[in-house]
Amino acid sequence: ENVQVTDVASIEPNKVLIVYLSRTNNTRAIAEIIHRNVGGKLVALELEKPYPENYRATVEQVVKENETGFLPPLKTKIDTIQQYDVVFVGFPTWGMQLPPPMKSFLHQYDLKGKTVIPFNTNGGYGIGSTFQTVKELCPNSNVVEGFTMRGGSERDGQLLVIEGGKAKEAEANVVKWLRTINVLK
Ligand SMILES: Cc1cc2nc3c(=O)[nH]c(=O)nc-3n(C[C@H](O)[C@H](O)[C@H](O)COP(=O)(O)O)c2cc1C
Repeated sequence: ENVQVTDVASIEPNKVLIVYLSRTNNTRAIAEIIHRNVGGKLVALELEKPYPENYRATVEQVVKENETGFLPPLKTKIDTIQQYDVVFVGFPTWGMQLPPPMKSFLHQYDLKGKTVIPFNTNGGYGIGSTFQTVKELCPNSNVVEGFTMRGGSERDGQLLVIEGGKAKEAEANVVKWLRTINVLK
């Protein structure tokens, strides 16, 4: 199984898209590190109808959406997905699954023939089924080995934690990973 980008020399920044979902900015911090090191277009996924501010209410809504397979409509539009060869997709773990908005994105856009590179932050319980679901929703893409690290834990009042020294440490780990998967030399 191919878990690398095929040809590091062929990655042009204008062919790279970095799409991420982030509620408390941890996944955004990783997206920005990737963007600084690789370039490309950085896009935050936004919903037509944002989730509640309340954490508990959001958890409950997500449980229901996962049960029914509801795909929340996206406000974010990517007008020319065809121009990208490499698509980074970033998301937190929600209910040990891929968050519904990222399911919406992967259903809505055909990433056939592209390299898809997942990255994740979580509250300490890991990636759950998120990376597997990315693979399932991108059956005709080269889905590369993803990056994950612990982010915040909104449940426990920990919002953005990937800042300061922790952001420096994260950057070192992200760069190491980007070399492993052949995105950086
Ligand atoms: C609705 C919801 C569900 C969550 N479910 C999980 C979970 O199942 N496992 C886990 O480790 N963290 C869970 N978390 C914590 C987030 O994954 C973690 O805080 C992450 O770093 C948030 O990323 P963000 O700052 O980019 O939003 C959940 C957070 C929210 C808001």
